[in-house]
Amino acid sequence: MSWGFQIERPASVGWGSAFNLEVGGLELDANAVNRRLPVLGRSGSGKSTLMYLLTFMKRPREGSVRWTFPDGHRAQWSRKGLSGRNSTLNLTDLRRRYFGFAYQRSTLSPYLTVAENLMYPLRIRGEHSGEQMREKVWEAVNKSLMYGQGGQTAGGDNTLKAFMKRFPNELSGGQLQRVALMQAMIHDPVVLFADEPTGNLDAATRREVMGVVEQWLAEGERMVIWVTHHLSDAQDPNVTHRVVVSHGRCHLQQNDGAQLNARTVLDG
Ligand SMILES: Nc1ncnc2c1ncn2[C@@H]1O[C@H](COP(=O)(O)OP(=O)(O)OP(=O)(O)O)[C@@H](O)[C@H]1O
Repeated sequence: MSWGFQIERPASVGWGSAFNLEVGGLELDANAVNRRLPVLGRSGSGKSTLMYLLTFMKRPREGSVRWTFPDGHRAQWSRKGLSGRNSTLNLTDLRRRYFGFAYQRSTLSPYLTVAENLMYPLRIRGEHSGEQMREKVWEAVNKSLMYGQGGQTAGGDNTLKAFMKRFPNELSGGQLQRVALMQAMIHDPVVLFADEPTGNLDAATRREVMGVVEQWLAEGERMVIWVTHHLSDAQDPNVTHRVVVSHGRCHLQQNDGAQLNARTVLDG
């Protein structure tokens, strides 16, 4: 494996007696899946639970998850938490540098402007001067708004500055999702995790939002793992594989270009 994650058998993750998901045998080489992995499954099948496991937020009941990154660093996560012996990174490094998160309930604070929300992950890292942070935020807003807008900022704004001063409740659904993704990517993680990043958006806006991710993927050795209920995400020509969570198990399936049918795909 060049880089990616591995879960050996047997392994499982769950919520008390209420839910159990078998994850053993799920293995993924980032380059072999073209660095894009959609996760599909019916509501309540365990997609978010799988994401919590892969991001080391929720410990497995048994077994372990091992990440290897393109720079050679690695990290292993099991029932006891992070294995110091098998990890060259600590949890803070992983969460602040290697992983980026854009979750279903937006990670944007309603009390901060667009610019302040984007600045936040950079402040936490504490590695950039005020000037560098402002530059990165400016660049991020530029990218997230200009994509697909034919050079015009979205929503009729005539300046980026005005947009940066808006609060999340003053954004359209598509703008909100783009800013949330930019926030998750601004510190340049290796793996971006997104839970329904294009939730209730129409097809054109969905393409624009995912365009922000595509731009980011093109810039280096990165990977995106995202939960989606859009079968079209799994049929994208750039997507070679998908994970389907069903009946308490995870199935890695290949995208052979065939038209997908919700019943056969989601029910495994
Ligand atoms: N904090 C929790 N405590 C107890 N059970 C939970 C908790 N979170 C999720 N579950 C249960 O675990 C199962 C899987 O939930 P999960 O959120 O992973 O599903 P999902 O596929 O992401 O669903 P959706 O598409 O509706 O977001 C569900 O039965 C859910 O009720």
